[in-house]
Amino acid sequence: MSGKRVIELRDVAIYHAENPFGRQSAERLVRSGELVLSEVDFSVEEGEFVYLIGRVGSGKSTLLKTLYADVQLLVGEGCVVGFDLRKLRRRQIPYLRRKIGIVFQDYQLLTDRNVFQNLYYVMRATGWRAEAEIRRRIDEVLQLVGLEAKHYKMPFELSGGEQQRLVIARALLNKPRLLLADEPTGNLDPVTADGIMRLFLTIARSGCAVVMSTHNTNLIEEYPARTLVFEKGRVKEVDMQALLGRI
Ligand SMILES: Nc1ncnc2c1ncn2[C@@H]1O[C@H](COP(=O)(O)OP(=O)(O)OP(=O)(O)O)[C@@H](O)[C@H]1O
Repeated sequence: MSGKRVIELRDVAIYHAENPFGRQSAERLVRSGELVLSEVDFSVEEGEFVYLIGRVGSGKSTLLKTLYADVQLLVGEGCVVGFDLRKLRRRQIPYLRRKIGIVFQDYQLLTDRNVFQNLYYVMRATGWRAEAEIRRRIDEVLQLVGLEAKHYKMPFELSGGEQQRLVIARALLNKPRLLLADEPTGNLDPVTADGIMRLFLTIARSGCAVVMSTHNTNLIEEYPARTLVFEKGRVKEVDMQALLGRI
C-alpha cells in the first residue's frame, strides 16, 4: 500500500459470518457465511472525501464495518491505514481502531458523563497518561468542532447537531488518518446537517480521509465529491454530477 493510501481493497468479497476473528479458517467462514458484496475494488488516499450511497440493505454499513474490523475480511486483499485486514488478529483490532475515527448515526455517548468526561474517558482508554496533554488535546478537538464553550454540558443538554459534533470530536482525539461515518446526518435537520458536512470537509482538507455513507443526495449535490454506489452486491464509482444533471 502506498504511503498516501489509507484504504486499498482489491477483488474483495464481504460476508457476514458467525464468530469472526476466531480460530476458524477463512474458507470455513465463507462456507457458512452470507455474501453481501463481491468484486469490490477501490482505494482512498489521505485527505480524500468519499460518499457511499445505495439502497437500504445494499451493504454500506457492512463495508464500513469491514474497514474497522467489526466484520472479518475473508476474500481478496484489504489494507486500512497500514493494517492488512486478511492477517489481522483479534488482539490487533484496538490498534487499528486507534488510527481511524468512527462516527455512528446513534451517538453512543456516555450519557452520565459531561462533554469533557466523554472525551477524557476515551483518551485514558487509548493510552494517554499526561494530564496536561490530555486537556490540551480535548481543548483542540472541541475548538475544531465548535464546542469549546460546552465542556461541562451533559449529553442530554446538547442538541442533536451538538451531540454529533461531540461524536466527531471523540473520533478525532487520536489524530486519525481516516474517518469513517455511517449516516452521520441521518437524524439531523438540513441546516445542522450542512454544518456537519462543512466540518467533515475541513477535516478532509487537514489531510484525514473521510468516508461517509448517506441517503441524502442533496448533500452530494451541494458538496460534490467522489461517490461509490452500492447496487446488486457490487460497488462502483459514478460521476454523480453527470447523474444529478440528468435528473
Ligand atoms: N450481523 C449480520 N448478519 C448477517 N447479515 C447481516 C448482518 N448485518 C447486516 N446483514 C445483512 O447484510 C446486508 C447489508 O446490510 P447493511 O446494513 O450493510 O446495508 P446498508 O446499505 O448499510 O443499509 P442501510 O442504508 O439501511 O444502513 C443486508 O442484507 C443485511 O440483512
